[in-house]
Amino acid sequence: MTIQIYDTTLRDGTQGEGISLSCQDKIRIATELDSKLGVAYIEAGWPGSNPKDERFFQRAQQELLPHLHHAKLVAFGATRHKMTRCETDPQLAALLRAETPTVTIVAKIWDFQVLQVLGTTLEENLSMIRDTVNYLKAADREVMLDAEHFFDAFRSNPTYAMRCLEAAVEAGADVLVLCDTNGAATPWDIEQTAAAVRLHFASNTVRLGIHCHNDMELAVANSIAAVRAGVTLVQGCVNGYGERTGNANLMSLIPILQLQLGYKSVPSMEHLGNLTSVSRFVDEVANRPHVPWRPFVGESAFAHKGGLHVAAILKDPRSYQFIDPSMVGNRPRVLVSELSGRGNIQSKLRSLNLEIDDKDPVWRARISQVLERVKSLENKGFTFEGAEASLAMMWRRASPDYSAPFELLDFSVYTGNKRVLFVNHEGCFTPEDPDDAGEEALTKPLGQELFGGRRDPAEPLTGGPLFVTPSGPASITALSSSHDLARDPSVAVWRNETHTHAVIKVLVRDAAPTLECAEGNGPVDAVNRALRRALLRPCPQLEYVTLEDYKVRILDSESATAAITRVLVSFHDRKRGIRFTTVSADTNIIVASVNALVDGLEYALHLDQVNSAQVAV
Ligand SMILES: CC(=O)SCCNC(=O)CCNC(=O)[C@H](O)C(C)(C)COP(=O)(O)OP(=O)(O)OC[C@H]1O[C@@H](n2cnc3c(N)ncnc32)[C@H](O)[C@@H]1OP(=O)(O)O
Ligand SMILES: CC(C)C(=O)C(=O)O
Repeated sequence: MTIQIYDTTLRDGTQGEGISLSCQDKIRIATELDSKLGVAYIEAGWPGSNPKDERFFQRAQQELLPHLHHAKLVAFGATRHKMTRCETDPQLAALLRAETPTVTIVAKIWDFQVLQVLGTTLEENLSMIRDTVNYLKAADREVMLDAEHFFDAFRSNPTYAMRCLEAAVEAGADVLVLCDTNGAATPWDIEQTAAAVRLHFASNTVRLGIHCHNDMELAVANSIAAVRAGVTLVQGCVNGYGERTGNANLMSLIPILQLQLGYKSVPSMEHLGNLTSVSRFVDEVANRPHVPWRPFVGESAFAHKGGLHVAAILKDPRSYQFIDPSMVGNRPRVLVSELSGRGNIQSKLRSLNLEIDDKDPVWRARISQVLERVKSLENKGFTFEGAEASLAMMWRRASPDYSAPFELLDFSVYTGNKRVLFVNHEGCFTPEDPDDAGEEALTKPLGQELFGGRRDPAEPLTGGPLFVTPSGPASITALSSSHDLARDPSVAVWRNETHTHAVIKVLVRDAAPTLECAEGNGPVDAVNRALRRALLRPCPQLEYVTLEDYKVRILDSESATAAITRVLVSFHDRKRGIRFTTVSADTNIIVASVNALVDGLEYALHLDQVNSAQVAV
């Protein structure tokens, strides 16, 4: 049996906080929903609401409608305004101008809302429903009635709630959508009430739909309960976007219906296999962060961490996976941490394309050794979950035949602060006291920075550290005698400048240890530059390896400055097109950073020895 999927990401989804889609975004998402997922309906906006939605439906005539293979495009609106006629209602005019095959109108059903919010009589509301459905049917549209607050309405006044639905059916509505607008119903309420409605209209061809909100985190369960009661159309949004806490998440509903309950929710298994990519595509277009723990489509949905779990899935994935992740386009992952067993290490190293022979006692001992080290380092603040490159290096270094491509024997970092006087026209600076400017400058040769740097004397001086200039002592004397340089910002300002340099001693392969130094905009940058100076000639491939992210976390905040700092460094190997992360932890943030940096560079060099095309990091 088919359950029609009605996607309202582009309408109710955009009522979610922080979600705003351009006209082009909507066209891209609608195209994806149709071609990749094959949903039955795409509700794309409220043309009477704003110029963007009106323009979208105009553009859709050429850019979308002719290319839709599975979905019908839907324009959304409301019943006519109270005490008016449909023919003069600008909202309804806009709905028809949208020229979609299907229109959906929201109607008030809850007696209290009709009286308090709409501010009209119960009879006038029935006329509004009847007139509007009639009007849209006369214009040859498929008409769906969104029965707002239906479950609260049915609890409050079941007779009136049913009369609203009857008015719509009498006027020719094709689908009645029962809405749990406030998200206050439980699956039991929903199933019972939907079953009562189904029974009431048993002799009619009208179809029933469901629209649930997630205020009690029950939107998916409630939608399924409605399906159990005979509803054949389910509304929802990609990734559960929507007003307040969102709508029923189609990324869960579609596979539950298809894989667990035996309904047909998408046209083919190939469409189901696009679920994960559609979810991520929509997050990307909507500029929302990916939520890893989303069922079915999240990065963590099939991530296995506990040692017992991993040992079991290595024997048979069904032991801790309720479906095959590839059915929804996702993949299983194994995480390494202090909760690991030998299976985690083995499986992760294999995914990193490292050779493992788990039958050989020597290799088995090495796996145990790495496992113990992981546990001991996690106890000291490391986390290996996201830092596969550090794990790989631990494994490589544990091998008796491993020889490191380089070794950082020693490093020192100096960070200082100097006071510099900046002028905004040709002039000169003094290190400490403006009154000394003339004397200091006079003792320096032309072109030399007063604090030791060099500069072309012909270059105009427009700010920056002071240099002895061709106009030389005369102007210096003039400036220093006529201005209080330190206090007159129109001429000069004092600034504190931080400067950092690193000196390293490094052993590269069989060569003798060398000293290298570099300046950087911070200690880690300076060590990184010095290391690259030493390594680039013997290992030119490092030119393509760049630092991409640097995350620092203080682990024991109560110890203040003596706390352990965990550092995660992410690298991008542009030549291989892969990214990888390393980890370290220490009470000294620079030591932790340098260790993570060394792991990363060494890992990049190690990739030469394995088939990096298969390295999944
Ligand atoms: C449950 C849902 O999610 S329904 C969809 C909600 N989505 C949105 O509201 C987004 C788009 N909305 C909008 O752009 C605007 O609210 C508009 C254009 C629809 C209306 O804007 P305005 O004319 O300024 O009215 P405003 O939003 O302040 O008030 C709503 C009006 O609609 C009336 N109304 C509310 N529901 C209905 C209905 N189902 N049928 C007819 N009229 C209705 C209200 O009574 C009120 O009219 P009143 O002020 O004469 O009493
Ligand atoms: C208009 C309807 C479908 C709605 O968004 C709701 O009731 O929450």
